[in-house]
Amino acid sequence: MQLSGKVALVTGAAQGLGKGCAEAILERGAKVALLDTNESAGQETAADFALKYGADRCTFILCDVTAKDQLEGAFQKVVDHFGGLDLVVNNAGILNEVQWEKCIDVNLVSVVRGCHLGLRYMGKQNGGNGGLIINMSSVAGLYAFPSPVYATTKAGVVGLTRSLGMDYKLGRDCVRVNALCPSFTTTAILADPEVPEDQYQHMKDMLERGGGLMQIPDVVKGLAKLLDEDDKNGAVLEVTVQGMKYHGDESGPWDRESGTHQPNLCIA
Ligand SMILES: NC(=O)c1ccc[n+]([C@@H]2O[C@H](COP(=O)([O-])OP(=O)(O)OC[C@H]3O[C@@H](n4cnc5c(N)ncnc54)[C@H](O)[C@@H]3O)[C@@H](O)[C@H]2O)c1
Ligand SMILES: CCCCC[C@H](O)/C=C/C=C\C=C\C=C\[C@@H](O)[C@@H](O)CCCC(=O)O
Repeated sequence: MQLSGKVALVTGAAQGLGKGCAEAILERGAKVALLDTNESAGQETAADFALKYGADRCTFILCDVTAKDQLEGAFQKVVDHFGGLDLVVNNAGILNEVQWEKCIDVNLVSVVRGCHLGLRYMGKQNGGNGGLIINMSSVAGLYAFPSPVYATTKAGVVGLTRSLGMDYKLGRDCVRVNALCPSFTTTAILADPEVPEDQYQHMKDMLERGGGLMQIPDVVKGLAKLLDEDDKNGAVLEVTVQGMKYHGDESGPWDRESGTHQPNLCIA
């Protein structure tokens, strides 16, 4: 996707992977709205970006993605402020197996809502110009992971992405929907996960066996790949210290015999 002059909305963008993704999008010439509940970090990041990329290209919007009205209001503000919307990165997430309903709300329910809003504002059938949605899942959504509710939310995001990325939907909306699945990356989420001790110990072990931590720029390379590969729709990209690979290209039973898929009818 060519991003010069386009408009992006990134949730959970005050810090961590969301901030890294937002900066990569700015570097490619787009304007970016940063949504987050962390007002001080969000304002600081926006001020930083304004200095580097221009005050007219970045704005912070205080938004709890789990509050339906706030998320809807934030999408409307972005369109009012920048005059359109072309790219949504549904990134905000937490790991909390104690307050597990909250984990589902932030990581899955809000991503469903973010996708619906993205389609509402970018979908051609609604008067939009088409666009791209990138959902932040995790390797925990692809393989067994010691925190089951977190893993469920991330697997849910994979299923959501694949299904919204079906060709017949693209034909109508011209909005591609893809997911990024990183492994352990150095951000604040690792510092203090609200998980029982056995889960924590098991994660430490997995981290060691998996080859260690990635850094934010490693994951941003995955975002860049999804931005560059305009033919990808419903794609799920695993990003680990071992490299990147797409997941789940196998045909379902309905396509297995012919080995064919319906061609995309329209590329945004
Ligand atoms: N760091 C990793 O190892 C890793 C690996 C795979 C996937 N992820 C996913 O990447 C995403 C970003 O996480 P991160 O690692 O950058 O962690 P992080 O804690 O640094 O960043 C998460 C951001 O989301 C914001 N946020 C949390 N709840 C919110 C809400 N209700 N509304 C709006 N904003 C909210 C936080 O304030 C924070 O700025 C998450 O979805 C996470 O699950 C992280
Ligand atoms: C195999 C799947 C990895 C997916 C990562 C997942 O999306 C996010 C996980 C969030 C929190 C995990 C916390 C893990 C903590 C411990 O492993 C701890 O040892 C991390 C240490 C970090 C460090 O700086 O050394």
